[in-house]
Amino acid sequence: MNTVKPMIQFTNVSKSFGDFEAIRGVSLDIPEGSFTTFLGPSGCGKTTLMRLIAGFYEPDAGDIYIEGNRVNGLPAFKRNTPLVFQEYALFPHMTVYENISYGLKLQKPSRQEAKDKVGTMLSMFGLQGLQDRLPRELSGGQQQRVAFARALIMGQKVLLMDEPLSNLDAKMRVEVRNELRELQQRLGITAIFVTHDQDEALSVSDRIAVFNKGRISQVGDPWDIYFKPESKFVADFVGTANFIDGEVVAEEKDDLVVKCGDALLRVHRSKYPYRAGERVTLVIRPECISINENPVAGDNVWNGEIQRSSFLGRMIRYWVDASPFQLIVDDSSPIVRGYLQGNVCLTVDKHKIHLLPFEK
Ligand SMILES: Nc1ncnc2c1ncn2[C@@H]1O[C@H](COP(=O)(O)OP(=O)(O)OP(=O)(O)O)[C@@H](O)[C@H]1O
Repeated sequence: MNTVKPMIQFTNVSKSFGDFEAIRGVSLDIPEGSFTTFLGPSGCGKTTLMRLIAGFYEPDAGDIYIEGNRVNGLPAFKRNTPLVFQEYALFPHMTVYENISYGLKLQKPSRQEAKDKVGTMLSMFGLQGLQDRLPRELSGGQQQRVAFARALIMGQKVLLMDEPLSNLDAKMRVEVRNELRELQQRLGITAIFVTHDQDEALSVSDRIAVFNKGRISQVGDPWDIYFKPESKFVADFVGTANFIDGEVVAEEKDDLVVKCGDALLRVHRSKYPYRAGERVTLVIRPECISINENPVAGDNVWNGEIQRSSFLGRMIRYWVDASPFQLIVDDSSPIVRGYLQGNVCLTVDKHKIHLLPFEK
């Protein structure tokens, strides 16, 4: 991915509203043809950065490039970066056909050219037969598809989407996001997507930029963001994580031995730079801990007592008191064992523990 030339580049971009710095010195390359997601909690600057690309805001400092051209000061309508919102923003009094063809007006195509182009968009988005309907006669998913078709009819290479699926129900949301991903890959467009839904971000993106308070905490592919977070913030925001503080007490050939409270845990060394005497934080995803009814022998074993549990269909989540640690554990095969109760034995494979430098 690094060898692909950037479609959009930010170099040291900042943007304030009054005294409040919403974007703080952000530098980021967005590769051509990629699906990049801006993920982060509410108010961290995702929409602001998106609007800076679209030209709705101007940066106070830094530069923005689209296809290698500096676009600071270039009005929004000259940027060719359509933005789709969660409110579909369709013209309510216009039919699907009129809504989709609206963007073509500037090109002044012949009636037949317009018909052909709209026809292509209708079939691309599965909207055949709906061209004469008004937006209010469509479902939410269909309205959102019309908004995408309208955004892309001019053959744009970039599509900006600000929480475009938020108004859809859970099933439709998954359906539309999968369609969107398939289409983005087929057309080779550069898509930028804003969401605070981690599952959505992990499932559709080539790259995720995790935002925190106007800065980007980490950029990476979904796998690394989930399994190799570079900070507690990222580990905690993307999914659920158990954090255990400890100190490296031995460096062995394959493993580091970490003392956490009374327990000694073995962590595969991987590429971790940590040395004996250093404090570290272990990050363990709930699904990486196995929960057993009977005692288990070996490394990385804790005894604990289940405090509470929650059935989530595909798994049972347990909160386990493994004093001095409180651990969250997911059992992904509830149908086999049903609910567990009382005392349990927890084990974690040394390859499934991620290490971070200790943060106060
Ligand atoms: N036009 C504006 N005037 C003043 N403050 C603004 C303006 N736009 C955004 N902000 C502030 O800048 C910060 C970042 O806002 P932004 O909309 O970019 O966040 P976000 O990450 O997209 O949040 P959300 O997920 O809730 O949409 C917020 O604190 C917001 O209140």
